Amino acid sequence: MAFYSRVSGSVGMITLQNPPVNALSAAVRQGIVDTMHRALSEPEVKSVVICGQNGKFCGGADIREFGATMAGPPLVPMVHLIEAASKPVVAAIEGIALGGGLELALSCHYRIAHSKARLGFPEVALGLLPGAGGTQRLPRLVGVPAALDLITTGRHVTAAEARQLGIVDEVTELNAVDAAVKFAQSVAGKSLDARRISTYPCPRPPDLDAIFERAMQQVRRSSRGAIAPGTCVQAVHAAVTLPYAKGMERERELFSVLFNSGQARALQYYFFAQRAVSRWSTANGARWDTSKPRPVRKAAVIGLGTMGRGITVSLAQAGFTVVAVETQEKQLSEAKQGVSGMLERGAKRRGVPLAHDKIKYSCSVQAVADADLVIEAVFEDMALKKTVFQQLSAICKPGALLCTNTSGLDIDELASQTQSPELVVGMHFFAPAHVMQLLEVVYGPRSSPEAVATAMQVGKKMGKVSVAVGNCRGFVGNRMLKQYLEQAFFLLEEGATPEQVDQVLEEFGFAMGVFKVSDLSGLDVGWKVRKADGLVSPASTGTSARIRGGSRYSPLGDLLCERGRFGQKTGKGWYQYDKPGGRVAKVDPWLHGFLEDYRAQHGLVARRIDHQEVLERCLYTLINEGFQILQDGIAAGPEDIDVIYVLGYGWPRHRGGPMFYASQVGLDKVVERLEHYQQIHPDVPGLQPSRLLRKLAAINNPAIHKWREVIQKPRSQL
Ligand SMILES: C[C@H](O)[C@H](C)C(=O)SCCNC(=O)CCNC(=O)[C@H](O)C(C)(C)COP(=O)([O-])OP(=O)([O-])OC[C@H]1O[C@@H](n2cnc3c(N)ncnc32)[C@H](O)[C@@H]1OP(=O)([O-])[O-]
Repeated sequence: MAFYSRVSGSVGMITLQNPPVNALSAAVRQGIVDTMHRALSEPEVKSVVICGQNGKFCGGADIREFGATMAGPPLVPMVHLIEAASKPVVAAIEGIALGGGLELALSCHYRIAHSKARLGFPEVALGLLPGAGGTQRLPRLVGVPAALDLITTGRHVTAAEARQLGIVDEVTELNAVDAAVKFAQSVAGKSLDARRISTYPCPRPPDLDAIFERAMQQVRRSSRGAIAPGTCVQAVHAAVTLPYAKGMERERELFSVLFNSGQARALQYYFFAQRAVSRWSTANGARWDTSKPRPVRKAAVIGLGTMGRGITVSLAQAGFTVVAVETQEKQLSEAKQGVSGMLERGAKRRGVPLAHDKIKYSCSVQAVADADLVIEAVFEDMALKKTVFQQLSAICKPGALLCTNTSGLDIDELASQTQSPELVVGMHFFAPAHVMQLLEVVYGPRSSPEAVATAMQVGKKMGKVSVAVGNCRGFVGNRMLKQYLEQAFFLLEEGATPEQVDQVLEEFGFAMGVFKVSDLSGLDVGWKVRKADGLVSPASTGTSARIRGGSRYSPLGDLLCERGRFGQKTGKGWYQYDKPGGRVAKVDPWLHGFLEDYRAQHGLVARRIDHQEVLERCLYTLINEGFQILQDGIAAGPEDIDVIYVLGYGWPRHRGGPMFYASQVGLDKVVERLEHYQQIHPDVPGLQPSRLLRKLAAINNPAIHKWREVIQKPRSQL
């Protein structure tokens, strides 16, 4: 709702009240309309101030209402009521003015912002566009290029930049509401003709067509199939080419196209999914709201390779005191240089103070004795990690958390090397660790709720989106990836090429296809894991070469590694690069020849494989493993898996995530297609639909937010 009061005798104060971000729910909109009419009707009131409760102006339309039938007064007439007002209306912007919140402010005649406020049009991140006049008013106020930038990127601007752009009239370090009241008194009775933005002519810079052409090219390059950015460009174009009223009609048309699109539903699902994962729970009943984290001031990192350095930087930037340990002198000095460089670049990019003084380097593990939390990031070898955990258990102070950055080894096996297995959890960062937002917090059967809560909180403080997952081979992300990779290899055996498979996945929305990603991360990484799992064998011909444990296996990746083709780092992998470390993938005729020889050797006949088969086999097996993970209780809900895949594996956000995508495709369709391929490939267990998937498909594809009810049923009933 919106609360009305009178201040300083002549100023009507309208306060939005809808915690936590004063979103424009039906009740708030009704409140604004009612209180505006009251302020305009009271003769003593000479001017009006609109502000938000709790130091936040407004977070925009209430996204929770998007799924429901529209109630209450619509937004557009509400902003028109304010702009047309006969008394000056001043927006007092504290905290945030985003989306519909900024549109509300732009309908006011003046805007006063606190210096710490952030303003912006993030609708594009929800698959939408500013639908209450933002695409028509902003270009009139700040010009076309700036409006295109803010609306197509959705980025938040500081109050200082908003002042510079002309969005706000004043920025104050003091209380913005008090400043707005004083300002409102100072403009009472003044003409408002020049303050109604919708009446402004829209600037037409000479190179207008070039500006829009560039903007459209830019969004096509960066949107990877998302439709909202391009539609935003069209809406701003209407502001330049049409009179305001016609432009508003065009904005409304384009808005409803987006609002009813699957992409908007996927992005809004993802908005809430990324917030839901912070309300974590574990398979043995520990929960976010009943588990108290331990205080962590001093952290330590053991092993300063690529991951260790990134983790050290991220901890220091988050304000932790860090002890960084590398037992080899030479590697230690190289690591120091690497970390300093990353800190300097980070400080410059984010305009924050350098955190050099936060880090102490040492060659001795002893140096971590008084750390509250230690993250082991040594070479991905179980024997080596066990030794480190034995050392840490002997050295560290009682109660210190011992964490490992392993990307898939058994957490509980490492915990058994210590005296306090309840204090052992996995903190699986993603490369580069100081950039990637995702953190898998992996709990073992003996990890205590406090240990999980502490790791989750440290992750949040590092600016990570932390997802709590159970201990199993590959955890969630890599376990599902195994199925995806396996199908990609099988498709090559059956006639596809790496570039064909990658093109299908990139058209789906992945930044890079599976084979380009494999070349980037290095084929030898997977090879080492397959060796550790006993999958790599010398036999190169005959059936045994392509069977492991009774199931189909493709040695293609192993054979490339045996030839030293590790990808970008060796200049050759699934593609060729101009030199070792090259980044631009080029189709490699050698690999086509190698695949033909391989098929001939194994009596395989290449066949034409279409787009649909590539997509279904790669994505549906990954999704199926996701259901198996939910069934096993390794992830608590579909949101956990979707956030992991969007933030850690490049799943296109406008597709919501693998589990949301499955709910859009239809679970019965996913089951039917998996069974179709399983009939053709009975020796591929990953094509066997999981019980949970079958169960949900059988009960008419319940909406994704209903899956947890089914998942939480006792396993025997699944
Ligand atoms: C016509 C018009 O043009 C169109 C159509 C629109 O206007 S479309 C809407 C455009 N507006 C947006 O895109 C802004 C979206 N929100 C944010 O970017 C951030 O929330 C934030 C404002 C920068 C605060 O970040 P935070 O980190 O401090 O807290 P939080 O954890 O994120 O959020 C705290 C709690 O508030 C909830 N919440 C935040 N914004 C919300 C919103 N607009 N509607 C409903 N709930 C919202 C959120 O789910 C969480 O709930 P819970 O999990 O606690 O139950």
